[in-house]
Amino acid sequence: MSPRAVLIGPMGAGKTTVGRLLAQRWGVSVRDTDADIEAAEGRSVSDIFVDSGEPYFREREREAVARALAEHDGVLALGGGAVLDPDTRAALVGHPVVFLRVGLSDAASRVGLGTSRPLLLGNVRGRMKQLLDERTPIYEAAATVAVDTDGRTPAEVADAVEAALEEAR
Ligand SMILES: Nc1ncnc2c1ncn2[C@@H]1O[C@H](COP(=O)(O)OP(=O)(O)OP(=O)(O)O)[C@@H](O)[C@H]1O
Ligand SMILES: O=C(O)C1=C[C@@H](O)[C@@H](O)[C@H](O)C1
Ligand SMILES: [Mg+2]
Repeated sequence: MSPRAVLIGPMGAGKTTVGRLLAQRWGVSVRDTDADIEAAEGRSVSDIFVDSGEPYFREREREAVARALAEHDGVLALGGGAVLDPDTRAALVGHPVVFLRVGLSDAASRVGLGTSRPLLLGNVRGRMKQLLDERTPIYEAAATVAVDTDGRTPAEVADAVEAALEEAR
């Protein structure tokens, strides 16, 4: 069993939003590893980071991704940092992995100033820029196809994902 598409990319790329849209179009279900971890732990990602630390979250995330890849045949949205884990990157090989690209300006305005993203606390633009610089090469390397999202609506991004996957087949 393999997901129809695995969405990766930074916070604010639209993985959850575009994942829902694609799943609707394809008549499949969507699964989100952040939501899986929150359900299993009975607390928010933010609370897990604060109370148990990021390394604990990353371990739960590695397990959640492995389980979802094995069990889910719909659309799978990963947490923004999931591909930092080498085991996760190895597990993604052979799956249709879509990198949703986003620039600093659109990413920062999409995530806003909310406190639900622990890695951005205190300085959204500064932290986001650092994460984009560090992680963009990792997303590119892990992806089968990459789709630009800047200035596009979620529906336009979903169109572009469908076209890119079709072309890669
Ligand atoms: N293409 C887009 N254009 C404008 N707004 C968007 C777009 N995609 C997503 N958004 C909005 O940006 C916010 C973040 O989107 P979303 O939660 O889907 O991102 P994500 O990639 O899942 O982030 P995270 O890694 O934090 O879970 C949401 O409010 C969503 O409505
Ligand atoms: O980019 C990241 O490292 C994260 C993204 C979110 O999806 C959550 O998984 C968490 O806030 C960490
Ligand atoms: Mg999300």
